[in-house]
Amino acid sequence: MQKVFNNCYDLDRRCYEKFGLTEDILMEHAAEGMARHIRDTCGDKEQLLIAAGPGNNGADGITLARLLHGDFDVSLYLPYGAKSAMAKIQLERFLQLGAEPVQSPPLQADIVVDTLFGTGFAKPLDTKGIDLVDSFNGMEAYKIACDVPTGIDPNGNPNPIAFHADTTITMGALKKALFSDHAKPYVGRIEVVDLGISRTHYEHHTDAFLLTQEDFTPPLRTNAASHKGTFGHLCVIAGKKRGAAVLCGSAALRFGAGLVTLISDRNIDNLPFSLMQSGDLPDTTSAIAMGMGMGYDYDPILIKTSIVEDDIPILMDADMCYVPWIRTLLEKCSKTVVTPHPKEFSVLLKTLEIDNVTVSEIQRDRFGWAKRFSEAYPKTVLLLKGANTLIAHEGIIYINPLGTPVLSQAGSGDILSGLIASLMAQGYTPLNAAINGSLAHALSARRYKGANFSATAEDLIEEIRWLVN
Ligand SMILES: NC(=O)C1=CN([C@@H]2O[C@H](COP(=O)(O)OP(=O)(O)OC[C@H]3O[C@@H](n4cnc5c(N)ncnc54)[C@H](OP(=O)(O)O)[C@@H]3O)[C@@H](O)[C@H]2O)[C@@H](O)CC1
Ligand SMILES: Nc1ncnc2c1ncn2[C@@H]1O[C@H](COP(=O)(O)OP(=O)(O)O)[C@@H](O)[C@H]1O
Repeated sequence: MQKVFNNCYDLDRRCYEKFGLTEDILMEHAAEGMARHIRDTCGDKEQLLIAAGPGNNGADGITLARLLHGDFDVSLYLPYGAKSAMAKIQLERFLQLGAEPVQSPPLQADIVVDTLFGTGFAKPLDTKGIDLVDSFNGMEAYKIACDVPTGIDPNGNPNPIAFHADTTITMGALKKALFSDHAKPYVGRIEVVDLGISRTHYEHHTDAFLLTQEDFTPPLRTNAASHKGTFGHLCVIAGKKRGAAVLCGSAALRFGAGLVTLISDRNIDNLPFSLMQSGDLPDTTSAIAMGMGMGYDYDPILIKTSIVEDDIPILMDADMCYVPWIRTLLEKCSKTVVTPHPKEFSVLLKTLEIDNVTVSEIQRDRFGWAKRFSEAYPKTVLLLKGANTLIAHEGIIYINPLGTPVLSQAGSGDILSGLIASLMAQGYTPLNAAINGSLAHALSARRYKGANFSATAEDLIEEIRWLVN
């Protein structure tokens, strides 16, 4: 898990005050980090275009130009001049090499480094900025963004145009803006550069964490004297669209639940042999999944009562966001996970009378809305689906950036529900179940070997069998 921050201004200030470092030292390390990356990944003497803005993001770029001048064919372009104090100092140093910024950017380069605007990007790009970013995006070059790609605002929302980086080298620590859904197509690979002290010292407390593959702890069986009951009994409520419950149950079995039963008031034909069915909740139920394909008018009154009385761990997805009685379950049960996609989340916020917001308002501030929900319902774990999935609990947000477009197909959400509910049935805490279920979901998509448009829900369930860490 890595820490993620709104921005690094406070952390920089702490460096000056607590560790006696200067802005100059931090900037030298920022540029040295980019130079190291370029020396390690690109050949000598390649044509390097550095577009530097007027502030300290631009100052990083001017510093980089000084570091690489002589080893690379460097064109430093300053479309807005150098305005911040550090940008002026760095430009003076660059000029001392006998070098000059170029008056216009070359039409082609091997490497383009975007140091136009970083965390200080505060107003819409002007025509000059739009044309420049557009021309950089059109170049066949290796593209590096310094700190944050130009055009991505502090909430991670792109201007009508933003720099498309292959790699974003970000300074000091990770920023939330890099992990919005809207920013995902622009940031490319993300690397963090230390600024004169290790991240352990640079980083302070935060409310957001990035999940990595190393955080994955699958339910490996270590008890040789186990039996099926050792690994829990998941019940999936099957409503109108029974296929959704079948996918959920199949994924849950594949991820280690000892028993999985579909609960339905009617007989379900052609169930896979490994899934059981029942009209009532068995006494051995250790977790429940409901909402996927359920329908909005389903009211399992008896089941609801048992869930509340026995405080059974429960995962709620999809149609559960539309039913008013979700509120009772969220308020009365102590182990709940809710897994909406943005449209369902907008409905859920309304159903729970938290707020009335559109999907696009949610997508523009996913961190803010996830945090608001988790503060209103501190017992519940929220998993907000998306290109970068957010998991929120007690105001802390965990980001899973590992999902891919392989997952963009019907049934993928049902599988996610099955994975999380399976772990809840096996005794994981709701938070650990959400984190590990979400990682398993993304990792199975990454393992899939076919073309990225071709995976079916069944293919993804097959991949789960290989998920050992
Ligand atoms: N502090 C340190 O020690 C370290 C700092 N570091 C680096 O500093 C970066 C932050 O620097 P920063 O705060 O100067 O902000 P930055 O991103 O350069 O933008 C501000 C400038 O852009 C301008 N401007 C903004 N939007 C605009 C637009 N649309 N169109 C036109 N102009 C626009 C704005 O103009 P103004 O609004 O003032 O008129 C101002 O001139 C950070 O991302 C990292 O790279 C690292 O080296 C680590 C150490
Ligand atoms: N481009 C993508 N990148 C990462 N994850 C994705 C992408 N597209 C879809 N997903 C994931 O796939 C799942 C889709 O869930 P959902 O929309 O509920 O599907 P369904 O209801 O059809 O099963 C979510 O977990 C979402 O995060």
